[in-house]
Parts: sequence; C-alpha cells; structure tokens
Amino acid sequence: MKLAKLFTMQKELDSYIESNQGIQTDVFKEKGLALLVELAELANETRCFKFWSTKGPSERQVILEEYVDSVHFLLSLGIAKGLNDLEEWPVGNQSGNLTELFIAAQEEILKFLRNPDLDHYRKVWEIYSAIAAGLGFENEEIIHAYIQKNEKNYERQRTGY
Ligand SMILES: O=c1ccn([C@H]2C[C@H](O)[C@@H](COP(=O)(O)OP(=O)(O)OP(=O)(O)O)O2)c(=O)[nH]1
Repeated sequence: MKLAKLFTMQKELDSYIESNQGIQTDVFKEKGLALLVELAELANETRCFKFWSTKGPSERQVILEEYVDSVHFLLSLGIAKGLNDLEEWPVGNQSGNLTELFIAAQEEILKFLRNPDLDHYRKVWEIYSAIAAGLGFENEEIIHAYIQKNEKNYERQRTGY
C-alpha cells in the first residue's frame, strides 16, 4: 500500500494541531508514548488476551478506529524524524497470534523510540501490517478509516476539545 498520501495528510494535520495548540517544543517522546497507549487501547478493544472473560471483541468499526489512531501517530513519528519518504507500507513475515503481535509491536516501538532510524521504523510498520492481517483489515478500509479519523481530528481541534 502506498503511504505518500497518508504522510501528506498527516503532515498537514500535525502542523495544524501544533499551531492550534501553540506547540514550540519537540513532542517526539509524547507522540511515542501516545503510540504505545494507542497500541494498548487497540489490544484492549480486541480483548484478545482476556482469557478470563467470555465477552467478545468490540465492534469491528471501533477496533478499526483504534487501529487508525495508531497509524496517525506512526506516520507522525516518521515525519518527525524525516522518515516520511517511505513509499510502500512494509510487509514482513511476522507470525504469531494477536497477543504475540501486540507484545512484539510494543517491543519494536520501544526500540524505534530509542533508535529512530529507518530500519526500526520499517519494523514497526511490518508488525502493524501483521496486526491488520490478524484483524482481517483490508488496505482500502484502513485508508478510508484513516481519512475519516483525520477529518474528525480537525473537527476536534476546531471545537476546542
Ligand atoms: O500531533 C498529533 C496529535 C494527535 N493526533 C491524532 C492521532 C489520533 O487520531 C488522535 C488522538 O487520539 P484520540 O482521538 O484517541 O484522542 P484522545 O484525546 O486520547 O481521545 P479520547 O479522550 O476520546 O480518548 O489525534 C495527530 O494525528 N497528531
């Protein structure tokens, strides 16, 4: 999947948020923590690890929105480090169930935050790709959901949330 359009949209949104909120400092770490939190929120909605409960996962649309919140911060972190020339969404060969993939994603995000280079960045994308496959999300619906949430993020800024 091509990433250029998403990087462009993300860059515009990030600039809008920064100017709207008067951000003058480097918020890379904040965005890194935000990605870890979004990953956990996503895992929580899937309920994949809740062996103690018989309650099923949240609705597909809820899980998809959590997923694209992560995509926002992943794009944003790449832009912050000048890695936004990544053209194609990297797909790897990660195996494992969702629980294993969520743990692997957390590990790779932490490595990337310590060492924000292209290799580490690609690895995080690869795991998110495997998570999307595990959740049965197609590229088209991810793009559609990303565009919708991107617009919602502008609205939230405009309405002073
Ligand atoms: O520099 C930024 C900061 C935020 N976002 C986006 C990413 C994500 O889509 C949203 C933040 O997540 P969410 O909508 O869950 O915000 P929240 O404040 O955690 O919402 P809530 O209080 O509803 O949980 O803002 C960006 O794209 N760039």
